[in-house]
Amino acid sequence: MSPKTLYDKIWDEHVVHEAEDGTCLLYIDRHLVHEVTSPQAFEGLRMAGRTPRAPEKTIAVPDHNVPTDPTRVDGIKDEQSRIQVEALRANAKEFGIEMYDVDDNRQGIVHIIGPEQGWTQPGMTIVCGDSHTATHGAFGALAHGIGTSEVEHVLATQTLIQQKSKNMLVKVEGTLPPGVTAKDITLTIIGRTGTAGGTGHVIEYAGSAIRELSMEGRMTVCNMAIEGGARAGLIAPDEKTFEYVKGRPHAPKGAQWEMAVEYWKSMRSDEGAHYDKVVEIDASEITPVVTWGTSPEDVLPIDGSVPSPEDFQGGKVDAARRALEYMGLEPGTRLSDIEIDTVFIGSCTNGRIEDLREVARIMEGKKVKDGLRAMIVPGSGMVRLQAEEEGIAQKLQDAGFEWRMAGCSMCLGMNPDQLAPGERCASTSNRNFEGRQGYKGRTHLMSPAMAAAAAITGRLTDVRDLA
Ligand SMILES: CC(C)[C@H](C(=O)O)[C@@H](O)C(=O)O
Ligand code: SF4
Repeated sequence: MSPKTLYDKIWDEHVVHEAEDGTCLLYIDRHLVHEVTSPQAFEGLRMAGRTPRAPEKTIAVPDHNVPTDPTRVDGIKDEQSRIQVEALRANAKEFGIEMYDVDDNRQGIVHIIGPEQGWTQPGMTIVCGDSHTATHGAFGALAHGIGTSEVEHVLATQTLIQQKSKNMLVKVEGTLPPGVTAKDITLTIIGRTGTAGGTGHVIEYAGSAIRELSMEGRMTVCNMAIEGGARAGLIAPDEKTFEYVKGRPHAPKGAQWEMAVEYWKSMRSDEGAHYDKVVEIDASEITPVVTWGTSPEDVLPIDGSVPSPEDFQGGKVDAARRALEYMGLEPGTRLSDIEIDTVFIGSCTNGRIEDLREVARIMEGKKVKDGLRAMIVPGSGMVRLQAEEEGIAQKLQDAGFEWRMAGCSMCLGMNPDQLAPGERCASTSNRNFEGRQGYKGRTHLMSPAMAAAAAITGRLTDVRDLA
């Protein structure tokens, strides 16, 4: 038998039927639904007189539109949000799907709650009507976003019609320098490969720097596989993965646990497996980075300067010109001289407990600069609780941060947390598109440590320069 990649193995384990042209019907182990991409899917199901094939394999959670204002538990005041959350609630009830509602501590960003509840496990196929489903790939699962009609298909049949992608390997070997985090790895990869570098591929992240990352760091890396153009990103499971899953509410128990771990151990690429594309990165050369433009590939080390359109070639020249205009930046300006108005710490990229601990560590004995708006939005109610128990929440509030309820929040302008036109934000999220965080808002992507450093100085700042 020829050697297989991890992706090949998960794929082969899930093929229910293969058509002559290679199109496959794939079994889906886990399905997550949120309020934005599920209403039409449920409506389609209803119209067709169908019911979910396996409702126990789906979890529903509102995250995108929910306000993060602590008073929301008394009833959502924002009309639009209320309608969408109520629709999800009604659909979950009608079709027998478990839902983590806004007054439930398990509520949070869909890609944060899956791993947190042990719902996400190695070797599984996991889908959600949301592009950042790739996050779950950190557990060695094949996880990707699907469209609304596919959400309906999965609800009705627990399968998905799929064409297989190609295999891509991104290998990050070596030791990360101090102050460099998982976010810097993933942004650096996209800076190198571009937003189309992974098109048509599933990326497997490997190498000693990836293995060294915590599970949360691995989730940050896989989360942005999608910004690198890939269908999904994944990392082979190891002891760290098993340890993370163990004991969580949906994790296998007793004898089932032993059997599961045995199986999970086989979920790794074979020696000599073929990759259609290979990218190698030396971890020791990665530095803290920020984005300067309106595409996640517009990445530069923080000690650099705003580029000039002439530094680029082809279509990117005009794109860069437009990005600089939108971002209100002059070529040659030092990145560390760029002043910001807002700091957003949260999202499915960096809204987990380790991210908050890191921010708290950097803020030790420091304050958010006067006049800045700085908010921390835990990725889930569980993260929020944990941070409160550890005393981090209080410390962060004392340092000047707003402490919010869980949700997507300012990662995208679909809820009341938005930038005002022209405002500039140091953000730990994953997309810096025009208007992403609010109409005419300007986004600089970076790690939680770098966002904390920016909160202290009021400008983009190299976290390594802080005393
Ligand atoms: C709203 C949703 C469909 C969207 C996605 O698929 O990614 C959102 O989560 C995002 O991050 O832009
Ligand atoms: S936190 Fe942002 S990227 Fe993640 S699912 Fe929500 S909107 Fe999408």
